[in-house]
Amino acid sequence: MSSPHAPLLAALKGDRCSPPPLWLMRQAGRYLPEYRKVRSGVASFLDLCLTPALASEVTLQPLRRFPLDAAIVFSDILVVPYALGQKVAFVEGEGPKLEAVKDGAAIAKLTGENAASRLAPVYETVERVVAELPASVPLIGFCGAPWTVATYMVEGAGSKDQAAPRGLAYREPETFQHLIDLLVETSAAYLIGQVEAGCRVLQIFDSWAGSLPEDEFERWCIAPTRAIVDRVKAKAPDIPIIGFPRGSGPLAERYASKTAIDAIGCDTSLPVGWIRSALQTRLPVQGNLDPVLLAAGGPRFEARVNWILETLGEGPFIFNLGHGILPETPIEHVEKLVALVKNAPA
Ligand SMILES: Cc1c2[nH]c(c1CCC(=O)O)Cc1[nH]c(c(CCC(=O)O)c1C)Cc1[nH]c(c(CCC(=O)O)c1C)Cc1[nH]c(c(C)c1CCC(=O)O)C2
Repeated sequence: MSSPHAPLLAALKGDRCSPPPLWLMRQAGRYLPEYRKVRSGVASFLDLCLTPALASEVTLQPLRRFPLDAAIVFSDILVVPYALGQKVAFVEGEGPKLEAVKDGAAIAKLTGENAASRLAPVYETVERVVAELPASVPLIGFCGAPWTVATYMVEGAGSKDQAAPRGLAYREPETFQHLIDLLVETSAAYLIGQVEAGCRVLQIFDSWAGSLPEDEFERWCIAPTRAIVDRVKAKAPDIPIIGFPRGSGPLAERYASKTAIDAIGCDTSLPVGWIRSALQTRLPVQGNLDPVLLAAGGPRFEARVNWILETLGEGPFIFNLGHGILPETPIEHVEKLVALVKNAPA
């Protein structure tokens, strides 16, 4: 169902678009006063994700302010552990807290049998959003990559170095494999569900891909991502999938060639010249403005936006941040970014 008038879909097919399509990771959220208003009316962040009337409203909020080229479903990567029966809570000022699964016994208690019904509200959100969006603005569905989701499940929270999941993977690879396999199956079904509800693009967030050495990266990032891509492509061959292996450095090249993703999200640490020569020559690229620089604004911000546009604008390119937008980002800086990208010289 691709529309020739949707710049994001054109770029994902490999077209050079001038100006390039633009959307922002975490574009719905706390930097918007209208988001904070909706958020203050619900008891928990998970309730917000699982209440379609509210989740669809906050998905659309950034689109009402800025002429972005995509919407992204308002949800979280941790709805999947919730769907598997793990206790998940978001504590104000502290981030996610989960009842950690530290061993094989705890992992064996997880089950996908209620996943479809627990995730059904997200599909309803998708239906509601798609009904409101013009054909030029595709809705992006997403999930966390198994490795990244497993880090939160095993650690029970966010962590600096992912030591608990890495340790479990080294000591008990078969136990850890069991968790990853469950996440592959559930996440693939979840992505397919989002496509069936109306999403036209998918993104797989592997936020902690950078904490693994190369052999572990092959096993816990590349292989499970490839397994998800294969499952989704078997059902929805025309839906482009963006992979985002944050922090993977030069391993991003191997990720791009082995996972069968259609486009790669590039984090802030990747040099733009390298993105162009090593990645953009083989697939469309997305990124990679530093979200801290967007929050800071000023001449260095503008110079960097232009540098990215000049370096990557010649090939298939989607302008985005290198990681999620920060809550302290002034709205005027986002407006400035939109103006710079939309008025980029052809
Ligand atoms: C690792 C990860 C998570 N969630 C996500 C990732 C991968 C991308 C990344 O690395 O940032 C992805 C995510 N989380 C959220 C979205 C919504 C769609 C969007 O606008 O991009 C998406 C795509 C909403 C959210 N997810 C969360 C919020 C803030 C909660 C609130 O409003 O109280 C939002 C808007 C909470 C969350 N959720 C997560 C953490 C670590 C936190 C706490 C930190 C924080 O507060 O920013 C897990």
